[in-house]
Amino acid sequence: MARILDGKAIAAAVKQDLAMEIAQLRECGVQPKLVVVLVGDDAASASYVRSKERLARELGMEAEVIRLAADVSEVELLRQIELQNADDAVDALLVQLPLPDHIDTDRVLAAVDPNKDVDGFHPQNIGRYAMGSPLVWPCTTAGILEILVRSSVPLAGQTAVVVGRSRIVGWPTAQLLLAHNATVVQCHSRTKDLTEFTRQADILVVAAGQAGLIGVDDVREGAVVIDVGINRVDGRLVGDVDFDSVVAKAGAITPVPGGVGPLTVAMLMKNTVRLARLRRLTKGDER
Ligand SMILES: Nc1nc2c(c(=O)[nH]1)N[C@@H](CN(C=O)c1ccc(C(=O)N[C@@H](CCC(=O)O)C(=O)O)cc1)CN2
Repeated sequence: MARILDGKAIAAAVKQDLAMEIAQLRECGVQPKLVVVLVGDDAASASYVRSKERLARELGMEAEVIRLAADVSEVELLRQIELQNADDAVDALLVQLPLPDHIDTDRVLAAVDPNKDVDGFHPQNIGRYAMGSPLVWPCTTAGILEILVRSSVPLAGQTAVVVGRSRIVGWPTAQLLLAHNATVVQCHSRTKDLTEFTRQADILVVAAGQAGLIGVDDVREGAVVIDVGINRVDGRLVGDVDFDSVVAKAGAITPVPGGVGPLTVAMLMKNTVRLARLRRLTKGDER
């Protein structure tokens, strides 16, 4: 039976460390500030943004949410981003995804000041993944690393298979695992015979957005399985991995809910603190 990697407990430990770090920063006169831009009224996005605002405040940071109507023009959205870029009090800025179809997501993400890009989605940051040293790794990717490291899962020399190549999770996670010396295979919706690859994985990260994509026959005995999927099936939240069967064969597995998800918000706070430190204390010397 697999060890259950408890994301809630790991996120709680991250938050505890951060609360101390933020208290120390405040003693030096630095109170990190996070700004989140939310466009439209998607219920899930609104709920994630509320968690971000609540946790930032709980940890002693400043947080502001800019709420824009679903039909806001791209020009107005870009103007709002420019205002935050220019505001010296703002350390960290993100635009909640997905955006409505009439807005060019790439243009919007490229408009965020790369030094305030707390999601790590700006092209300049993405370019830095290739060197293994972005200012910050995207929050979910950083959360996956936190789970692996805090659970003492070795990475160097391990075969890691990532299913999915999204900007938010799949692609940066493959880059991060490579930067930690894993042997990385990236699979996606056009991969032929997915099982042939997933069965080789010592570490299997699944971020495809397809409930039940990975079953017991797709997993090697003893593998570490990280399920990033969040799918609603018959009113229930499930991942991309068939947890009930895979738990009996894997060595370790993250549940959904309660696995990677809670780390996404915790790591956003960690990224915010890092950007605040870089901007205010090192004057960017570390960049
Ligand atoms: N700008 C961004 N947009 C989006 C990101 C992101 O990192 N930056 N990630 C996701 C949404 N997301 C945070 O924004 C997020 C997703 C899931 C969770 C989470 O805690 N999930 C829980 C279940 C919660 C539920 O009941 O729905 C879990 O898995 O246990 C937090 C944040 C897309 N957009």
